[in-house]
Amino acid sequence: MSANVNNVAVLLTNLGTPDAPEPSAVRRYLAEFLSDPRVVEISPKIWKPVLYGVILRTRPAKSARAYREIWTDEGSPLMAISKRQAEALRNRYGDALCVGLAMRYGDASIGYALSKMVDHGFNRILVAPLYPQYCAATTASAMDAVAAELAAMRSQPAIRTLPPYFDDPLYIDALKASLDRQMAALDFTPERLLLSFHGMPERTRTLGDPYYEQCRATASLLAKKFALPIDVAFQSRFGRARWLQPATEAVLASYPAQGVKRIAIAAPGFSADCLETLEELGIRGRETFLHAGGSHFALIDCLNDSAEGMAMLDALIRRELAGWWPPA
Ligand SMILES: C=CC1=C(C)c2cc3[nH]c(cc4nc(cc5[nH]c(cc1n2)c(C)c5CCC(=O)O)C(CCC(=O)O)=C4C)c(C)c3C=C
Ligand SMILES: [Fe+2]
Ligand SMILES: [Fe+2]
Repeated sequence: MSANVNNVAVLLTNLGTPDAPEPSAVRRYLAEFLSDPRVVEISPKIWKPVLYGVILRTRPAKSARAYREIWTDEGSPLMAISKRQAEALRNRYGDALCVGLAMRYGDASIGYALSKMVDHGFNRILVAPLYPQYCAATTASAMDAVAAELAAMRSQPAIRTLPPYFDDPLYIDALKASLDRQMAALDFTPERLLLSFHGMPERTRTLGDPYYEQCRATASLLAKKFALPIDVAFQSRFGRARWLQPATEAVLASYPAQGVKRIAIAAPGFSADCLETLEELGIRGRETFLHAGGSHFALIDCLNDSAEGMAMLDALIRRELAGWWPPA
């Protein structure tokens, strides 16, 4: 890493993932993730005993088994794909623009990456949380980590942030192109496209988080571009509270009885395939649908480091860097 002529850098961020598919590594990761007050909005006095006394005793072993199902030679898919995304941008920009990658939880922390950039002389930094839809549990949490690092600096860099891009034509068109390409390659014709977004507690929406409306807006904009009927559902429920409805699992289980036997499912809220897409949808979701009487099920890849996905990220970054980069 060495500062370019304008001292401009881009820091891609995503959620983070365990460093091994083992209960001890998953426990470390979950302890950090689930201690974030942006993720679990329950008073620490009540939550900490539940987290340490119940959840961190049982969930790591179960989640580690799920991670093992999807682990690759390059490690966790989320980390491997995120690294490929950063590398693809580096290949585009060469020495002209520095691209870093950081994770909110686990290895490669946001604070460390930011402090290294500043140490190397970068003083204009675009932070790009790769969440198309804003959610306080993800986007705001990433920015909290940025703010915490800045709070410890005497000489701070100028910071820009990538706004949510849920309705951006660049994103909608990239999704459309990726869906068209992948659906054309299937050996069956889906009767329905299910868009599954990560859920969050319903209460968070009532309190003003715009996530639900942004997911719905993405789906409506996409639906206008397809003749195929599109449904929306929310996955990955955690805890006992009511989460956004309808639940992906329930929708999958209900399709065959409605005569919908051939489906494609996509997860446009995830920039990179991960446990929630590959295991929850691709393995468990598939089983749910087929056991209910479905005949054909296809999981569509996330944008990942596809040509469509990288062209979109490049265009978003260039737009947000206007006036900073490229140098006049
Ligand atoms: C894409 C947006 C995401 C939102 C919104 C989100 C909210 C949210 N998540 C949890 C709890 C868990 N999520 C877990 C995994 C996970 N979540 C996202 C993204 C969003 N989460 C991703 C990309 C991943 C996958 C990470 C990977 O390693 O591949 C997990 C951990 C896995 C498990 O044990 O099931 C938990 C727990 C809450 C509570 C929440 C909203 C408040
Ligand atoms: Fe999550
Ligand atoms: Fe999950």
